[in-house]
Amino acid sequence: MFSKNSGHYDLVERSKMNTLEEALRLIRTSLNSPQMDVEGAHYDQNITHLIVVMGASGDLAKKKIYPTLWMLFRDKLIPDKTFIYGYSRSKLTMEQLISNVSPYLKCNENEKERLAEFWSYNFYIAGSYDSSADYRSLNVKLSKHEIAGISNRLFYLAIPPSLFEVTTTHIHETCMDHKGWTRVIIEKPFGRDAASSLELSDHLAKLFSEDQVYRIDHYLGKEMVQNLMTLRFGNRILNTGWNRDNIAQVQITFKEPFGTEGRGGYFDSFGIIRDVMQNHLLQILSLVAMEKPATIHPDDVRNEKVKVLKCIPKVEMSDVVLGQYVGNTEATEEHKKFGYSDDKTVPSGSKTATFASAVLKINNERWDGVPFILKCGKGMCLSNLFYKCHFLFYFVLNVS
Ligand SMILES: NC(=O)C1=CN([C@@H]2O[C@H](COP(=O)(O)OP(=O)(O)OC[C@H]3O[C@@H](n4cnc5c(N)ncnc54)[C@H](OP(=O)(O)O)[C@@H]3O)[C@@H](O)[C@H]2O)C=CC1
Ligand SMILES: O=C1O[C@H](COP(=O)(O)O)[C@@H](O)[C@H](O)[C@H]1O
Repeated sequence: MFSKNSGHYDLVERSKMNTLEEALRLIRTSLNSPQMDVEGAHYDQNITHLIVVMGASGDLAKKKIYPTLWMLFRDKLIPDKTFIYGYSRSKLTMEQLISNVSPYLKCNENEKERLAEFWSYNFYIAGSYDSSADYRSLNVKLSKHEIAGISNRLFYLAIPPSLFEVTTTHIHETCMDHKGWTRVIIEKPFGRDAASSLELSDHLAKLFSEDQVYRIDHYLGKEMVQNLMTLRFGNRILNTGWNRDNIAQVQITFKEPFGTEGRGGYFDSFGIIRDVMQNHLLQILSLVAMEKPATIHPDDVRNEKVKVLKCIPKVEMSDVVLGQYVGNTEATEEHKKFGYSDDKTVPSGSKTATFASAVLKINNERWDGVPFILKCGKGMCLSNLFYKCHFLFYFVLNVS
């Protein structure tokens, strides 16, 4: 998650992280540092913190959010009095939620007790995204954890983007009468196109201040992506040759060996370009191609990314290949036998692309004439995200 205040430990500090313990120590210190001492960023042990996972029955919740919350809890990186509420329409019991999430939780034998403790801070409520009454019930439950009506509340929108507006409207109307801060985490894609993205931003701006809204791209949290700036700007050999004179082409590739697996409700109306290429792959492209930012403050990094993105001309259809995965009847693994259209959550006859490849150009002095080839696909044979530069020598960095 990136806010204005998150550039607090610099590249030198990060390079000292030899052990996990050392890394955790630095994170704990930074959470209590004076730079974090602004509303909402401070790690306050005395206040009740309430995290609401909207879309708790879904793929993102089970694969990423609950496993991350567990690790934060395990490593004591969230305040002690933090309660987590899952919210979605499915009528799940806590046992069912735990069983959905468990395959994705990493837990050693000696952490079992701590895991049971983690679950004791978790609750689940079934409710609609558009029912005031359901949000009122949620608010009543949340309020019960507060002392003197004080809590900090974080709403994580792990739901299809088509529900962002209705959900935030209800959160704003019903769940913000407490004392303490409220934050909303919004997942990509932020709209379907420039117009709907602007509409969403305008909608959010009417309900929340910019400091309350966190737009997330989880690829920015991947270690190899985080290390890209150090790799480029801290390495004189790479840094001096990182340009059109030495690099023939750049490939950024995302391949997933599995398909949508019940996520058609979200995926089918967005497709692979909006799901992965427009956000994750473009973020990587910007980090690979941007000029060195003045500092590592998020605003400076963002400004450099924007500059490079502005140099990319409109992509022509003749530079794009689209496809949809089909089942392999001869596959030995059961899930590989099914194509995209066999997923019951996918509308029949769907033409949504699950594979896309596009060639982008960057019209600036550094990259003029170097093709940036972005490829992404679900239901592919290999699982990997990597970027390759055809350099003086050939090199591939694996991001996943
Ligand atoms: N899956 C992932 O790995 C990642 C996903 N994301 C983002 O997270 C968001 C959610 O993705 P993901 O969890 O994969 O999606 P899912 O398809 O799993 O949807 C999440 C939940 O939303 C509800 N839902 C789904 N479709 C509809 C619908 N048409 N109308 C109303 N409710 C619906 C369902 O819950 P219920 O029916 O119980 O209410 C579902 O469990 C997206 O914006 C995606 O871009 C971001 C990074 C990674
Ligand atoms: O944002 C998304 O990312 C996941 C892949 O994430 P990873 O960290 O497991 O590589 C992808 O499956 C999903 O479709 C997309 O919404």
